[in-house]
Amino acid sequence: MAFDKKRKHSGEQSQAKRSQQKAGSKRQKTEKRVVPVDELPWQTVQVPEMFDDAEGFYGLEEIHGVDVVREGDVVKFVAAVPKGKAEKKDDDDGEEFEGFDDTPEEESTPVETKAKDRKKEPKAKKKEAKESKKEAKDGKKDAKEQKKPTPQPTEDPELVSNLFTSIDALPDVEPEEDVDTSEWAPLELSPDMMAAIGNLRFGKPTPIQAQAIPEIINGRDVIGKASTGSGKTLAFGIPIVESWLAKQAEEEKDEKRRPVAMILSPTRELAHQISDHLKKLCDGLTTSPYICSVTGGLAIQKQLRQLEKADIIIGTPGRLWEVISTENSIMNSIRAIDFLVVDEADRLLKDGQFKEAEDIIKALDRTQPGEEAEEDSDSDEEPTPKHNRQTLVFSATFNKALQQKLAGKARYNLMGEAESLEHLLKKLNFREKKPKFIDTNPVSQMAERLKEGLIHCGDLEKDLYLYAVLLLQPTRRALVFTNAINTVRRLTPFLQNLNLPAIALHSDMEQKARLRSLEKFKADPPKNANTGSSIQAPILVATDVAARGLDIPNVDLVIHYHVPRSADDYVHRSGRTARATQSGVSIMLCGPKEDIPTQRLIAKVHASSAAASGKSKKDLLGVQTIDIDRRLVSHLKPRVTLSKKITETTIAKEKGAKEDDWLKNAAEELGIELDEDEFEKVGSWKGKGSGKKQKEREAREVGKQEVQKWRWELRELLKKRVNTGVSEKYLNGVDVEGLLRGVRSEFLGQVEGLGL
Ligand SMILES: Nc1ncnc2c1ncn2[C@@H]1O[C@H](COP(=O)(O)OP(=O)(O)OP(=O)(O)O)[C@@H](O)[C@H]1O
Repeated sequence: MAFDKKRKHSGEQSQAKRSQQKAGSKRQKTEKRVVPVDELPWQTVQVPEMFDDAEGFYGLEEIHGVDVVREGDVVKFVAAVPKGKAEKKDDDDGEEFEGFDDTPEEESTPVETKAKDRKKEPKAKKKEAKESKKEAKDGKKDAKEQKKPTPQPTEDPELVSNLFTSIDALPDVEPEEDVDTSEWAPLELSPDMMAAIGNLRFGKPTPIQAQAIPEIINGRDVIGKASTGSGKTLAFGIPIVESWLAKQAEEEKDEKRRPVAMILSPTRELAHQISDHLKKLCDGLTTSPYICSVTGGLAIQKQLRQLEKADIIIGTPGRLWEVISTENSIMNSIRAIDFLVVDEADRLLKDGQFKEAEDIIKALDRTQPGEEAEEDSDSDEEPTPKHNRQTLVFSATFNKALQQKLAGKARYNLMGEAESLEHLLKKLNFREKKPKFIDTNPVSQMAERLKEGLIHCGDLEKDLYLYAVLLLQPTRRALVFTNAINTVRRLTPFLQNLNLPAIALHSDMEQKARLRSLEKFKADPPKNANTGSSIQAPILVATDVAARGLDIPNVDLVIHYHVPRSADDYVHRSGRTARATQSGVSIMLCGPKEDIPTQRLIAKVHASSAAASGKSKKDLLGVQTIDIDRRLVSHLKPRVTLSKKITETTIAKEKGAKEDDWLKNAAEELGIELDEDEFEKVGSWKGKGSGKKQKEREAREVGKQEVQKWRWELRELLKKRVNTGVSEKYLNGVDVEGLLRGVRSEFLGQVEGLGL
């Protein structure tokens, strides 16, 4: 049996993996031997920063090419080791294991072996890295030690080759050519920053970066609007890190450490992502700031310790307020920040979260004993902000009236409106009376390489059309948005029953489960062993908790199962695809009742592009109606009907079991004994009323055997290929772009129901 597993560990990026890449193509004769488990060269799997804190989950290591041999109750690991080395015995005779290889022996060529003490070196380094990480985790290490470690001397390639001969399994890694960053030159960034940007391989700044970075470096308060996926994070991230670098150069060595920036994010996932993004940028610096994220769902004590040494703080307002308001010393050091960033500001300003954001800002600006208040008590005017920080506000969407006002085109007074400029300036306490407004997409809010489509279907046909679109696009990583948590709970097993790898994400899930879902969705899909192509890309079924800011690589398709509640939600949801230089497709499933809100929504999103091109709003540029052949869709109906029945029955049974438990517990607490008949009566009383309740009750009464029969029938159906009928093509061969090319140009075509 081949052994290919992952285990927990607490180490840094594996020395082993890097060593493997450096070892080139040197090969060695090997033989298979039993190897103690701790001496196998485990390789660290890089997990994102967001897992750092997850209760005892420190990381993963993996190993390949090891056989597991079971002898009675004893399990042994057999790996290929260099020939001629004595086998390490169970009682440890002192002989060191020197490596393993999964390359066929006949391909191996001899290589010189090196002295034993040198062979131990990588292991020692790995241990050192683990210890250092652990200390950092405990918060015991001085923050300065969090900076980049001094580069270690490079490993002896021959030694590495001995230890990790499995390099033969890897393709030779060509050193990447340096990327030309000359287009960044006008921004006049420091050489260190230019190196970091080169390390990210970003050849040129995006428009929002090109415009916002110089303004921020020049000390301006900035309100930045740019389409989704256009690099807004680095538009504020680069100047912040630049400012930290400049401070490092000036600061006295023993000066007390204090944070330079605080970044507020509306969701936990986005906060972790911003933190990861900035850390990646700082990977290319010779010395890095300590970046810490403070979000709910993770231990407060630990976050307090991290805050003490933080240079850049990123957090959700609720948790940030909870943590900083309890600790005076932290609050005092945060008061001196140079930058306050509000990411996805329109959402933060609208949501209930603004209460905490406001508390934070008020606390930042509170006059300290000994400080003089600057305002003139006789004056009716707003007090001049006392602070010296810059305020940076970014989003892809801002209230239309606010945009007009910011652009100096407002035709009416906005005073009093919640989204007005006055309101924004007041709440965020900008330093400047008129912050610099940068709008890189005044015409279209949508990403440049995004194609938008619309599928009309009956209200009860959405599951069928969703399945059809996903089947037509097996290799596209898809994100399905719904307006309700219950729909996520239903659609996920519905798709899984149809053999599609659906993953759920909603705000009612525990934080750890939310992070796990995102990681699963980001993972590479399995490949077909024969063709090497991906079998079926993962599908994330989510509420709007995933709509803002998330930068998940290679999302090709966004499906709006429910029409979004607002035009802004549509923009942000659709913006999870076609990010940076990539292209993507966004498709809305629209039932008859949603026709009017959909028309309004599209008119709102595309009004400015229609106006700019001289066409009427009715032309609704950009969104095309997709006609999926109804005969094709009807071939899928039996599968969908079965999967729906299975899913709904299972959910109803689970729900029923919970309600029964609740009823029994309530009766027990009241001291009432319910016999089976009474219990049934109460149970059936619960079921009366709405048609939905009645259906649920019927579903609960379906026998286990019946459900098993449906499952069997569905399995049989899924084994068969589905013929598209008209074109005689099989489903796998069709793509949405093709569908979009062949669509009718008019908006909102009529489609008759299939009677599902
Ligand atoms: N100059 C650049 N060149 C190429 N890619 C870039 C550049 N700057 C950023 N990116 C990449 O673009 C992607 C989107 O960036 P980011 O998440 O900052 O977008 P955003 O504008 O904040 O999007 P949203 O509005 O959805 O939050 C990221 O993967 C990022 O690494």
